[in-house]
Amino acid sequence: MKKEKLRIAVQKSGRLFEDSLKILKDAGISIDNGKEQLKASSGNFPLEVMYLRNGDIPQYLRDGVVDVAIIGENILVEKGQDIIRGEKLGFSKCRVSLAVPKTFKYSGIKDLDGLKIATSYPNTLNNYLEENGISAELHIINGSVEIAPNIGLADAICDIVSSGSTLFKNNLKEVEVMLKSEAVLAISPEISDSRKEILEKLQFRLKSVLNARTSKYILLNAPNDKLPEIFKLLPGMRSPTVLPLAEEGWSSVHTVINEERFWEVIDELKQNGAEGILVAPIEKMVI
Ligand SMILES: Nc1ncnc2c1ncn2[C@@H]1O[C@H](COP(=O)(O)OP(=O)(O)OP(=O)(O)O)[C@@H](O)[C@H]1O
Ligand SMILES: O=P(O)(O)OC[C@H]1O[C@H](OP(=O)(O)OP(=O)(O)O)[C@H](O)[C@@H]1O
Ligand SMILES: [Mg+2]
Repeated sequence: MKKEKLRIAVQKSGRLFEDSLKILKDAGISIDNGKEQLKASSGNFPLEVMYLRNGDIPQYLRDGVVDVAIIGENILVEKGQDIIRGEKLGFSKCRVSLAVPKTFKYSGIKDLDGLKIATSYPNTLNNYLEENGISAELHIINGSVEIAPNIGLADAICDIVSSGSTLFKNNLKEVEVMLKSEAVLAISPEISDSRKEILEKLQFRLKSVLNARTSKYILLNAPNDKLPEIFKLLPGMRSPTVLPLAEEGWSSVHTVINEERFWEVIDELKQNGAEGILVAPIEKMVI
């Protein structure tokens, strides 16, 4: 009998492509062929990769042609409300926002009532406008949305914003954040039970990678009488490991900490006598 494989859709080219393959690679899954082939298999995990357009992926998931996908959350909100949302994957972070020309005296969403708005996200925008009791005329375009106000096509736009530099270059300002998005694992409602088992293995691996990416292994030296204060600042996986140093009255403390938390407590650690602080990356973290 042919061994069953989980079919995963990955964006063929574009902003999600590299990070999607990287997270699979970090999860120990090697993919044999280049993307020229549109379909590739893993040699060490029961996975078949299909390279598709991001915007087409919700339909493939809905039809059960693929079991799972790595896709921008914004696309699921726009055209995949029936698709199951899995783990957030921590990359391709952006927002879907409303923007108006810099010269527009914007005081609130009511100012958009009756105006023309250009967008590639008509469903998301319509829902947002409806929730806010606004009616506007939508111009649906697939790309270069930010140019619309400058060529007289629209009064405002609704599109993806990340650094804001595209808005800036087009003399626009962001006035409302409609949703925040990042790459997510999306799961077909049609997935079979046997493929679900493979999916669970994939999710376990992805979680280990994601935990490791946001955590750091830290080592520091501290005088023994300061250890209780230092432990309070360091919520480790269970509790810190403490080893005596050759120098009497001093210990080496090892623990795992969320990177953001580390930067928050670094000054306090030093004030409490911590010295020789080392921060090391973690490759995988199973919890
Ligand atoms: N400037 C950005 N910064 C961060 N993430 C972004 C940015 N632009 C888009 N994204 C995210 O990456 C996803 C893919 O964007 P990209 O522009 O590569 O493809 P696309 O043109 O929307 O789709 P398709 O694959 O159908 O051509 C978007 O759905 C969004 O989630
Ligand atoms: O705030 P910024 O960092 O400038 O990013 C926002 C821009 O990035 C995306 O376009 P992309 O470059 O993906 O081009 P596309 O429209 O061809 O997909 C998006 O549609 C915005 O235009
Ligand atoms: Mg784009």
